[in-house]
Amino acid sequence: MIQTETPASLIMIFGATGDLAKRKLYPSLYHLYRKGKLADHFAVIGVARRPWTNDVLREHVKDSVLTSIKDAENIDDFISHFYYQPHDVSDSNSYIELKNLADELDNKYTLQGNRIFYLAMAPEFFGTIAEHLKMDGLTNTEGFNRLVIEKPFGHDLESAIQLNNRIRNVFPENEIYRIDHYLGKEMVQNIEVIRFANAIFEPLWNNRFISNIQITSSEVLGVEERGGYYETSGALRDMVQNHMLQMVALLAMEPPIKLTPKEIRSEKVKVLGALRPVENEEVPQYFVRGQYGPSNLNGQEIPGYREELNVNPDSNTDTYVAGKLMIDNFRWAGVPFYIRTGKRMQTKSTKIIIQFKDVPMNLYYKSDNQLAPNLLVIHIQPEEGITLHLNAKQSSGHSTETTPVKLDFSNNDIAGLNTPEAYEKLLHDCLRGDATNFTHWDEVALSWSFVDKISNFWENEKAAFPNYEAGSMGPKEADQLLEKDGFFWWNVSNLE
Ligand SMILES: NC(=O)C1=CN([C@@H]2O[C@H](COP(=O)(O)OP(=O)(O)OC[C@H]3O[C@@H](n4cnc5c(N)ncnc54)[C@H](OP(=O)(O)O)[C@@H]3O)[C@@H](O)[C@H]2O)C=CC1
Ligand SMILES: O=C1O[C@H](COP(=O)(O)O)[C@@H](O)[C@H](O)[C@H]1O
Repeated sequence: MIQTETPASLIMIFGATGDLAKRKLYPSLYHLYRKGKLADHFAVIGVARRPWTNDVLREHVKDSVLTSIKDAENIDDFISHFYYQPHDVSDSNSYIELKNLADELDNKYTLQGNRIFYLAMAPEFFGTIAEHLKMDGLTNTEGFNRLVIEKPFGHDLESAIQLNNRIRNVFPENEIYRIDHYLGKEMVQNIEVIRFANAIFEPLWNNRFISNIQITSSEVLGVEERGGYYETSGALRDMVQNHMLQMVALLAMEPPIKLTPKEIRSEKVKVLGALRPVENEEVPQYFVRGQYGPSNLNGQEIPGYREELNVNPDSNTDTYVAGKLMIDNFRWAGVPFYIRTGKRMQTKSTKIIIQFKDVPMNLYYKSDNQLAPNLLVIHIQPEEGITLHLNAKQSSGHSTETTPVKLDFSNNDIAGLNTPEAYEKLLHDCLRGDATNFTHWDEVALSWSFVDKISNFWENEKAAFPNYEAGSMGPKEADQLLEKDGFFWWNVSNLE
């Protein structure tokens, strides 16, 4: 049952000394604490190998919070709820010590046996930890036991099934919270509201009125210190299998009969099941991959992907993917969904552009006055908002002269780079037992089976990498993907 008030709980973070915990989880927990959204009764146990003490963890948490929030009120009270337990994930004794500490904190803070196990560690440990939690009695409490799992959830469908089977032996599906932090972003959550709470959009939201949909998620940063992980992943597994397909599902799904996790997920699953599979030699018609090469940007030398730390100098890994997705159902037949994502691109931007079909007959057309298509732009990040591009009469011109105009809504008070807030929302949802914005196993499985066909084809072909310069918008083949359908990528840098 979804609770409106946050219940008392013990949160165990496996990987408490790691990057994700420091950059995202601690600031998010602090935000919840400051907004009064963490119950008075809460405790956090940080778990990792290094021999830290409670005090070392508390200072680490304080630093992490103060990095992003300068006026962190009551920070000392907040960190006093944190405890540290050195741990070896494959050793039962470690779990017994952890259980003793958990039971002690349960009594001290009256936590009613409610436990959240957040696995912020390398995915090869997920199965082992879940099994030990059960075997060594940590889940044996009166309250709820929820498992939060970070990405990647498997490397392909087969490994995802194996991982899922191991986890499902211990936790029922409704207690598994698979994180996709894009689902915690304000404007991603807004997709449903824009669609289903506005009478003007839903009647047009189909293949009769929409010509194509474009989703761009571009990053300026390269792989930084994550070369080791990224070499096994690439952009297709890192971004497309999860975040990009989740946005496609939200844009394309039918209205759910109720706004419950079950009904929403069931509609998303139908979209993922209707994605036209891209088989072997069809892959180049539908997908383009890229890898950034070095460049000189404003006098600064930017290394190519193959020069990054822990990257094979002959790497075949994609740092960019563009694709054309077709959804074979009544609503979307014939409407391409174009997606693109990449590292070391020109701009950090996630935008969704819904391009409407032209009016049936253009009364206002003149050779020097071409009508612009109507666009609905959903700005996910860094700006947050919606813009509707229309045509209006040019002021002081003739009644046949048109000019593009924009209706804007900007949500900019809700933070700039919004990943901490995304984690904040998702942690809060998990505490309240609301799994709507987490991915169900059926979605994960369908996404992998779509993506596996593409990655299998690519793995057997040596790519002509590098094929785009750091700081550009990707390889030229990605432009051709749209040009052959008579479209072009809208420029996300100057599209307001
Ligand atoms: N960082 C990010 O921005 C993102 C990360 N993720 C995912 O989050 C997870 C964690 O990533 P990240 O924080 O970057 O990784 P890090 O490498 O920074 O941290 C890994 C953590 O695991 C601990 N650890 C490693 N081996 C063991 C072990 N045998 N027993 C106990 N603890 C161990 C490490 O602690 P110690 O060394 O002290 O043992 C450390 O706390 C991964 O699944 C990643 O894919 C997902 C999205 C974004
Ligand atoms: O999951 C991931 O997402 C980030 C991009 O997230 P954003 O919120 O900044 O858009 C990406 O950099 C990372 O490689 C990937 O693992």
